[in-house]
Amino acid sequence: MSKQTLNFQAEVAQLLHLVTHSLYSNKEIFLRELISNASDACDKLRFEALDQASLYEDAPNLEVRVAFDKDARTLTITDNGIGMSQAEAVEHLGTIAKSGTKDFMGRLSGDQKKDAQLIGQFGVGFYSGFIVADRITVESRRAGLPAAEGVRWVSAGTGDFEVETIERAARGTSVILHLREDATEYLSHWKLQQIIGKYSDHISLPILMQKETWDAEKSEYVTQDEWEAVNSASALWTRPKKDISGEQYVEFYKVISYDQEAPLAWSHNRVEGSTEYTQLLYIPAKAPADLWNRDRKAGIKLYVKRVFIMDEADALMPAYLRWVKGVVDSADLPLNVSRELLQESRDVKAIREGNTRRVLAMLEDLARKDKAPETAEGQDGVTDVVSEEDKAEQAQDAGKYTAFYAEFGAALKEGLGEDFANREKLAKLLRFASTQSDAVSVSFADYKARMKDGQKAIYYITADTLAAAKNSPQLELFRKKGIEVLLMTDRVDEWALSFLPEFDGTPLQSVAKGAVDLGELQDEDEKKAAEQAAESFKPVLEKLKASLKDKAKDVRVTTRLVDSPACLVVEDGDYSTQLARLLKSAGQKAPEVQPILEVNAEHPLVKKLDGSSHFDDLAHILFDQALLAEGGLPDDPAAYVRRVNALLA
Ligand SMILES: Nc1ncnc2c1ncn2[C@@H]1O[C@H](COP(=O)(O)OP(=O)(O)OP(=O)(O)O)[C@@H](O)[C@H]1O
Repeated sequence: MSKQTLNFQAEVAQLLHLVTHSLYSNKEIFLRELISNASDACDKLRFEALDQASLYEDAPNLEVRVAFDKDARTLTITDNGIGMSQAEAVEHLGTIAKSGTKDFMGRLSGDQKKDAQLIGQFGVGFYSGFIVADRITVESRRAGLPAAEGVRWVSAGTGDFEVETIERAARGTSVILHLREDATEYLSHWKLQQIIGKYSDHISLPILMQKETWDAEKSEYVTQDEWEAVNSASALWTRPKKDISGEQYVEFYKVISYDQEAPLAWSHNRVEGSTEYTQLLYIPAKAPADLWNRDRKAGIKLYVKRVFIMDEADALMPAYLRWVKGVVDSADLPLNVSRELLQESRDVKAIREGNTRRVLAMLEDLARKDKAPETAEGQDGVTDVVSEEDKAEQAQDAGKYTAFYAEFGAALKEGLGEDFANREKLAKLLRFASTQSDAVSVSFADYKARMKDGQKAIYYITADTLAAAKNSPQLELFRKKGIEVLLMTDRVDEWALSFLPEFDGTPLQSVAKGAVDLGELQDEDEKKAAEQAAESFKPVLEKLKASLKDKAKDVRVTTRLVDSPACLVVEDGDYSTQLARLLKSAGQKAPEVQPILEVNAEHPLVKKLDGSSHFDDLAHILFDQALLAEGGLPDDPAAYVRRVNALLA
């Protein structure tokens, strides 16, 4: 191919402009990005060579070389990975093919600071070279192609680039940065080594630089011909824990997750036994924007004996833990394992279970340390023997579980329906608001410890908002009796709780389902009075049933109300009216559930019913108001307004 000039795809030009302008304050990341590309290219070669060993040609040792030339003002990153053909260079370096990057372009706000953060999350890759270079030359030859089919790609990072055929003996790619005037600092061995140590130490290939020695005569450092590795050149997860600093763990997390914030916790283990693997799992501090997309791929990278196999290995983590990030390196899986094969493998099942156990153990640990350690001695004058070290560790982790739960708690609940084997563990990790705490901090165990003598169930209510839950008429009797009720406002709550009939031997009971039976908590006189009221109220009930026959499955007298005239409940086992609403608004089919209207025979409005000339209107108003009180809307709002107005007039 003779020299050709081609235009960048419009989006590339836009991205380039952004990269060079927004990322200026953190210039040095360009080196991380280019070394990461070089390392990916080597991973790709290793992978393709599994079937075609000849691709290694005469250079089986994969490596990255970083060199600079002060006089020419160039910095060159060379790898002997897969390389690019001419067509690939045009495509990969001239267009943005990745849908993720396109998605990101759509989210740009124009606010430089915010956009810079976004870019950080997505990784800008190759184009970050233009932060420090006013011209980039890429020379490459794809593994397996003849030396005569090399390619040179040159661009100044504006509207276009040039490509031409070159002769290139070495397989792989050289990215040559022609540094800008203000990027002279990168023409220094010390500086480059420092950046590589910071961002790229975990890269599993050797990153080589030419040695420098002090020349006393010249009184300056001189570059030697000999190359030496400037990174540890072993994948982070393959090193012993004691050799890895907290900072290195955090840095590695940022690389694999594109998250700029440090993770909340991590766990690094070598698992031995019938299935052998290494796991390094991280709990992020913030939920990604697409957490609710259940098709979102898991954040686990799979390696087999240190060879990279695939990103997003979703078979290695259950869907409710799709937000966990990390690496699994298996010693047993075949190197040519495909996604389909993964789904069926017994080893993979063992790894998935091992990963799940590990994540839940991390969460249990965070939950245990969530409250800051108490310094005062206990009520009985006895102090726990806690070492200062333990206390310090606990203090460091205080509040992390609360922070975690605010981000990921709702996703965790999906596990109740999905992961039968860990249901009990999951139930212990759940937290709710309650009639005693607006903060989402009450565990089932906390609740049980506060249960009244004679209380037989853990009571809860589901609603759209905390305010709706707190003010729900169904709670009135519980309030009066001082019985705590858990307030659940996550969309998944009702669905998830349907998989949890009890906690630690105590049944869970929705206060909006079934009849209230407070058992021993209700005194006998009250019960008797209610029965009598129901008896004398019977004729009115019959009339109410007739009026509301199209709306209510049944009408009955209740003891659960104190201040309100009526409320709606459903039968045990039926979908609540709230869940039915949710499903409907999500466009899903919900079974038509007719609620039961419960009325408070002591309420003046209800007493007024008997003998009223507006009986039918009052009956419908009672029903519609009960629906409104729990956040629903009357089927026919106009009819409701007409009825109320008729009574007001
Ligand atoms: N050193 C290299 N060797 C071979 N191909 C490369 C090299 N550098 C870049 N490429 C090709 O160019 C493409 C674009 O690179 P770029 O860094 O912009 O994005 P990416 O690596 O796909 O994504 P990201 O860097 O965001 O993870 C790569 O996907 C790869 O195909």
